[in-house]
Amino acid sequence: AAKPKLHYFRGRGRMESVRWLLAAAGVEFEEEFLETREQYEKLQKDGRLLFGQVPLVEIDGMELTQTRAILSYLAAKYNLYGKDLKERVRIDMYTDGTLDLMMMVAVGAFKPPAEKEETSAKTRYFPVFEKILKDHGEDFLVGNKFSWADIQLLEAILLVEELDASVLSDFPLLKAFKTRISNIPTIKKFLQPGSQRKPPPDSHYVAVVREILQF
Ligand SMILES: CCCCC[C@H]1O[C@@H](O)C[C@@H]1SC[C@H](NC(=O)CC[C@H](N)C(=O)O)C(=O)NCC(=O)O
Repeated sequence: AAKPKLHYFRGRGRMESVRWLLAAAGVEFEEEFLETREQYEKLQKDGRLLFGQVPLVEIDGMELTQTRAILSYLAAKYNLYGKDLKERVRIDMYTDGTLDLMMMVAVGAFKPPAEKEETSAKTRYFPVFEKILKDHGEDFLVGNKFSWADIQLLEAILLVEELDASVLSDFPLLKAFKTRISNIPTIKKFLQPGSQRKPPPDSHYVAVVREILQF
């Protein structure tokens, strides 16, 4: 079968969680990088962007947009979505939380340095996941099986640590979780240099996105 094809800027943004999920599932994927306004306008003109927006993922003969819809489809497809409805809704709750946190941090690259985004990680999000790990008492967040929720929490931890390396100092269970999940072979490989993981946003990335989206 054809490899999934991801259409987005050459950066993290909203597509990075899709790259993480595919990599963790051991699925190879191709990328088409939007570098110019013309490329973006062509996707729009060709009617490939439902709401005129990227991320766009070509998979299984479909053209998917809307990040959460894409992630949800991939989690179900690669059996990373729990064993039943009750586990799936917990995974949805947890991943909505980590996605909110990551979007806050990511948009920070496009705003003047105002309130420290990592504060909400320390005060709102990470205490919740520390408690989940404590109460659940398993290696993984949901059931006792690796899921989309684990992948995305690790992505969020590493993202916030780029802003504040000591952010886990008050969260021993999250520290152990980070080590455990980082050592899963497919994730370990994705964390090595040369993988399709994208670097933190820099001024060039911000300038290209602004140029393409004209904002
Ligand atoms: C997360 C921040 C990283 C970089 C900036 C991105 O965040 C957004 O502010 C812009 C980009 S992402 C690009 C942006 N895409 C979205 O906002 C998608 C939102 C959608 N709900 C999703 O989840 O996929 C875009 O195509 N905009 C064109 C325009 O709406 O006409």
